[in-house]
Amino acid sequence: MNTPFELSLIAPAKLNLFLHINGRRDDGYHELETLFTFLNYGDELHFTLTNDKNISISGDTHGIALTDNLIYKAALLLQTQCKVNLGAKINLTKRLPMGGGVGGGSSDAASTLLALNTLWNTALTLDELADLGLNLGADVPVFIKGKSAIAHGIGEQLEYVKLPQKWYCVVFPNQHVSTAQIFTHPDLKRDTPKLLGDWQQQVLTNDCEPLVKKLCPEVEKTLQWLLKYAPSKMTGTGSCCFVEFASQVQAQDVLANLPHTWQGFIASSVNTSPAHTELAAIIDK
Ligand SMILES: C[C@@](CO)(OP(=O)(O)O)[C@H](O)COP(=O)(O)OP(=O)(O)OC[C@H]1O[C@@H](n2ccc(N)nc2=O)[C@H](O)[C@@H]1O
Ligand SMILES: Nc1ncnc2c1ncn2[C@@H]1O[C@H](COP(=O)(O)OP(=O)(O)O)[C@@H](O)[C@H]1O
Repeated sequence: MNTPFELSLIAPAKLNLFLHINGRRDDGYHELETLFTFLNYGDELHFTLTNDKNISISGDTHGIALTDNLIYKAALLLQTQCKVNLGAKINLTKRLPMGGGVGGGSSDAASTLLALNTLWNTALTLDELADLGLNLGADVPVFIKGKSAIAHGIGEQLEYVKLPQKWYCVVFPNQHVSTAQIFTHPDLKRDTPKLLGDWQQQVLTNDCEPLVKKLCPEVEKTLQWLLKYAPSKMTGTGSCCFVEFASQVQAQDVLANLPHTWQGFIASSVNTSPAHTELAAIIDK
């Protein structure tokens, strides 16, 4: 492969198909068991190489200051770690709701590390990139590794699983939920025992859901509304809720009836992150 001068990469959404909290560590982080699937829907990032060390972001930055943006933090981390003398112009098309539990910020950070590792020719392995990404967020490693998985630890120890392809209708009830607020709340359930035996034979829930429903009535309403179509669940620490179907038309039908106060999208799940599929196609050229 000739090192490209520019490239585009999706930053896909994730869903937590279940999320158990097993305990709290001394540093405040929580021990989790959670099943991650990737969706073929997400933000779009375009990277152009520059010969100075400047890192800039244009597009849908939604008022996030440059130095707070996880895209910038990821780029700076790789640049510093690998002593890179190049820079990048990065354009963001934001499709994923922020604070929605679909991992947009973490996915943007992961796709930035994956793309710049190629453009800057830093040649870190996925393990090295995942270790680096963990400094930016507990969810970043799963996006770097790019395979559906049950995550253990704080979300960084990954047990890969193959999941059947499904269609999802994901609804954002127009309320942002802060992950930190949920994880510091005294009422959060933190004592679910670790999974024993075959997880596919068990009833699996999201331990954050009861608390978020209490704090955020719109999430409760969304889950209730979705129940008309299929069993509804919340992803991560919310606020997005989803229903699962075997076919696209069923998911499309829910979206078509969505109340105007909420936003939604449909997408199919994939066992390999679409960022990895896109990157492999670029590298193979
Ligand atoms: C809960 C999950 C489930 O996938 O997703 P989201 O709902 O945020 O998308 C993630 O673990 C979120 O990962 P991420 O958003 O990268 O978390 P971080 O930036 O590292 O941490 C945000 C906040 O959550 C807390 N946190 C995060 C992960 C974890 N296992 N235990 C925690 O207590 C941290 O202490 C911090 O206050
Ligand atoms: N590129 C980015 N995209 C989204 N959020 C970002 C980004 N950079 C920083 N953030 C911050 O991270 C917070 C959590 O974002 P996000 O990952 O979308 O939520 P969640 O973890 O609930 O899926 C946002 O509220 C925002 O302040």
